[in-house]
Amino acid sequence: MSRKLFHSLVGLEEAFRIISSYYRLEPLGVEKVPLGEALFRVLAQDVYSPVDYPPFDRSEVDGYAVRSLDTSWADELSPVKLKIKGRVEVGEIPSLSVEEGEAVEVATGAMVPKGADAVVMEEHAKAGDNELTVYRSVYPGENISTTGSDVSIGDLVLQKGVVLTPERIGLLAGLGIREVVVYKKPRVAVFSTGREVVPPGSPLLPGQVYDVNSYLAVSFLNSIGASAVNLGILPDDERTIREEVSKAVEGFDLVLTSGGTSAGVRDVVYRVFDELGEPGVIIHGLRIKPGKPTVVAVARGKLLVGLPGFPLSCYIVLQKLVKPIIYKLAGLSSPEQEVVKAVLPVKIRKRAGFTMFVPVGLVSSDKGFTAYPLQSSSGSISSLVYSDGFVTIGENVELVDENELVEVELVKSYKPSARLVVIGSNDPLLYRVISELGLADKAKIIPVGSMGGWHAVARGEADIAPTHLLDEETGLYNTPYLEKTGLKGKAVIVKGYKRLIGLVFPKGNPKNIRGIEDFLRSDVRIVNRNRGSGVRGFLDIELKKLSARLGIGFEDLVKKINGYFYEVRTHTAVAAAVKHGRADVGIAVGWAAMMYDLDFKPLGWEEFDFLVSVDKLGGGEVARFVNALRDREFIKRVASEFKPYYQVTDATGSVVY
Ligand SMILES: Nc1nc2c(c(=O)[nH]1)N[C@H]1C(S)=C(S)[C@@H](COP(=O)(O)OP(=O)(O)OC[C@H]3O[C@@H](n4cnc5c(N)ncnc54)[C@H](O)[C@@H]3O)O[C@H]1N2
Ligand code: MOO
Repeated sequence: MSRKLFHSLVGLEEAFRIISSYYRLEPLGVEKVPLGEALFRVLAQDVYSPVDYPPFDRSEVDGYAVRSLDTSWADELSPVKLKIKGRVEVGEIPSLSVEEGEAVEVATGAMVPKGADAVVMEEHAKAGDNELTVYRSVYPGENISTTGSDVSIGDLVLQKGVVLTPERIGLLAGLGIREVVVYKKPRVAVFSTGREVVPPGSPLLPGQVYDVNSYLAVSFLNSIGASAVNLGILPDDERTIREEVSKAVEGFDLVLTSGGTSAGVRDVVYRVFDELGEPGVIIHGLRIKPGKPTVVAVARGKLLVGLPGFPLSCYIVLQKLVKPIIYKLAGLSSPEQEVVKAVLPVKIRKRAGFTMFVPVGLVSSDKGFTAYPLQSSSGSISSLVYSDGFVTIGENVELVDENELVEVELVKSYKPSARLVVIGSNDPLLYRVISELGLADKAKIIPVGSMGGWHAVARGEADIAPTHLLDEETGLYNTPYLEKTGLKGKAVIVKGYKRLIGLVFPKGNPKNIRGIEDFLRSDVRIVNRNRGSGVRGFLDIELKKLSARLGIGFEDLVKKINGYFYEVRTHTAVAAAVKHGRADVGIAVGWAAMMYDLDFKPLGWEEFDFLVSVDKLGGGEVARFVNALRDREFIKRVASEFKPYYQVTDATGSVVY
């Protein structure tokens, strides 16, 4: 088996040039569809109105059709009297005409009888026996929509290339159009590859992951106008892959696979694509990150794209490469990504030579937008949801500095008016409270860790920052940092609740770990948390006590701990590391142990609080949130779901200045 290396990576623009030199990026044909099935299809022909709209002179009100001249000078004091000649119902052709001194009663939507040029509203007249008293004059044309005044026969009403939205479909229906000619949807076959990839719903064995990409790709493609079908996971066997891909090439316009694109010897996508027909692989590798190991091939007149296996990489390639292709094939003009300018709160470094896309969460303040980079790797799936868009860092840029202005390409519609902006640590009870307050879809949550939340409050960008920072000097949670960060007076700590933290180890405690002192054992490997996290602070305090007791320096002590430098970023990552045997023990909150079905030995309570800037405390959703914490009945009820790992205290909801 030959090993394929990335020879020449190409930039995105170059990629489109190469693709269009082998494959016509044009609509794939047209078809006629009934109007009722035309939603979000792309119109392939200009539409000229076949009729006038309204189709006849139509009364806009309930009232009396008159000759406007007859009502001249009529007012409350000198009303005009007219003879009521009869009535016209909606849908009826009037047999009457209005002559001088006459009126005909009409309903809203009824045809206006000949002779009349205005309609007096019912409220401005009084009907007696065959006689109408008119208290207000009407001008010619008043309360009548004349034939074709909205749309005239022959008007160009919709141009080809537009998407048939509900509004456009309404217009077409009004013009009596029953069928429309639209571009054919690009038919896309989607496969995942990888022997470790299993479909959601099946049991997950060690080393396996659930298939994200085929679901992500199919739903993404269908949301942008393709007709994509999930053909499942291909086995890791070259012959089967060849057969399945070959079949798909016959039945679809485009074939997408994910995974198996990088340089590993077992990666066969490249070979299969290359041997399927001429010209075979035309691109192997993009100068973008994430998304580098993308393969593009043309065979038997069809286009094939091998997406990277990492979900975020896969998503970026869908956005940046596949979407513009689908647009062209679907008859749409190039996608216009909405862009906002935003300030970057932290610096980003990278190597030159490739374009980097950084997923960000956006918050708005009176100074404009700030784009918080989500700490995510190419394998992240949470960043798919938490990101509003991404910042593009150009090929030759190596540093974007703190507070620099960048452009954020929005990947979903951004709601600038989030009712509650939560930046900082994350916590399931907090999320339950937010949803109980009816803010599940109205709060903006950007999980960047406790310290990140403090920065966001200092910058005026977070309404509340969930935090659980332990101060080593005082042994207190959160409050000492008001002084340390210079936020005292500008922000307060609203006390939250306590979370039980403890040792997390496999069921039955096979290594018989009884406490932190066992971390020193040579047969024990631990998983640690990142610096700045509450649990890391907790462990270091305990280790300092231990080092004093044992008479060993702290630095020397931690060197003896197998795994001390193995850091993960979340409680659940600690539990996962233990669950999957990468560590024998770690420290995490109890519910993480529960979620992973691990044993748990409590060590203490950590305090999970909320940093709030003083000027936000008094009103809006922040006040509602704080009041909810103070509402004992409410908070106890919500917290009871998380028993015994959470504790609401007398201090919950109180403010520390
Ligand atoms: N020696 C090198 N190794 C890697 C390179 C490289 O240039 N040289 N590139 C890295 C980059 S960048 C990426 S991105 C990945 C992409 O690799 P593949 O496209 O071959 O993908 P896999 O190896 O099959 O999977 C990567 C990763 O993603 C998981 N995965 C795969 N499919 C799915 C799916 N459908 N749903 C969820 N997760 C999926 C898979 O289990 C792996 O963890 O290669 C680097 N390596
Ligand atoms: O370029 Mo790969 O796509 O990040 O992780």
